[in-house]
Amino acid sequence: MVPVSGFRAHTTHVHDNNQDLSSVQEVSDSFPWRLDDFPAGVSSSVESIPVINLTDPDIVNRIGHACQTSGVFQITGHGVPVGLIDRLELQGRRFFSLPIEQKLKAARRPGDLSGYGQALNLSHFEKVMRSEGFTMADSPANLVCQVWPDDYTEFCDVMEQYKKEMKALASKIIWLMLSSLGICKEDLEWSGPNGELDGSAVLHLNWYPRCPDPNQAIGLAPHTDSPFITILYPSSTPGLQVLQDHRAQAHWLSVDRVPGSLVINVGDLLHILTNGRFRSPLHQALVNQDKPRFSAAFFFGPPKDTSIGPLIKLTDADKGPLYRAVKLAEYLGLKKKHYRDALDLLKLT
Ligand SMILES: C=C1C[C@]23C[C@@]1(O)CC[C@H]2[C@@]12CCC[C@@](C)(C(=O)O1)[C@H]2[C@@H]3C(=O)O
Ligand SMILES: O=C(O)CCC(=O)C(=O)O
Ligand SMILES: [Fe+2]
Repeated sequence: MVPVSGFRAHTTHVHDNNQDLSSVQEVSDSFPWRLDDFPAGVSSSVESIPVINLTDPDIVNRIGHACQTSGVFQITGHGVPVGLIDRLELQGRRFFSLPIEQKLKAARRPGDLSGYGQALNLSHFEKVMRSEGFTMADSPANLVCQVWPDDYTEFCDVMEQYKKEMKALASKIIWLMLSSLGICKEDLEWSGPNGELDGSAVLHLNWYPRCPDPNQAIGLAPHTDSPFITILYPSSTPGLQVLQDHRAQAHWLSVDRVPGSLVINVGDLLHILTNGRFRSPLHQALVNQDKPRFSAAFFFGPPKDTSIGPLIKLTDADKGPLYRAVKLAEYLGLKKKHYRDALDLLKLT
């Protein structure tokens, strides 16, 4: 794994989980992130994240290649209505633009997955990152009715509809990915008779307040995502970078978004399922000087009681299973505690 200096997985450091980041006018020494660990972000026509149209006749090979090289690609032709994505962004912005006292009415409670606050694992670091998040594992109704007692149904309807679209898209993409490795429905004993993947689905909205000195701050620190795949709506404001290390020199590559596209990321559990064939890429989100940024990440993983280990078909005498099996909740716990070392802890020697 490529070392990222400046990142220390602390045992536990509790900081004010809900400070009002939008009111911070200057970057103080609370934000000493070093952004010089790798050459600065590159964004060129020579090297870019692949853009794959879901109607491409060569879709399986193209997706398979992207998963085995960088672990990230953008999709077009996905069929998610533009109007629904616009409503998602509108409702997200509506929520994050509220005063902090209002947002805290939907605060994540200790031990809960859902609610408003900082990204969960990031409380491991000594320093605060410049982002806020709203996680929804179930219907957000109980949380947002505290925020807008008379006016929360549109928010909930949009989130539920978007999640429904995302679940269908995630199943489709996972099957395209797996079929590139010759995996079929019979190989996944936990899929339904028609290959339905009734997995865990979490919608997580991100908000990156504008930052007077973006070079000294980070929105979301470098991380891999844990579940099978993430479908990210990055919005039209730039910020997402992916670490490219398949060439000799590792560097951050900015994702230049193609209008209408969604970004797909391989997560750690899919890396385990495919016995290391698919890569779960390290990525980060930068902040902007002049405007806040919104993004929405849909995380799709296995059903909560299913243990995920390398598929038998992908192990052989030469390459036995690289990891032990793990359930999503256990893995999220390991990630929370050990952050970037979580995957290594499951390695079989
Ligand atoms: C399903 C999930 C993945 C996630 C933890 C969560 O329960 C909901 C938030 C997700 C997120 C988003 C920001 C980065 C990340 C590492 C974090 O701290 O919270 C991911 C988690 C993950 O993929 O492990
Ligand atoms: O905001 C982004 O572009 C990235 C978000 C992300 O990586 C996440 O939510 O896990
Ligand atoms: Fe992520």
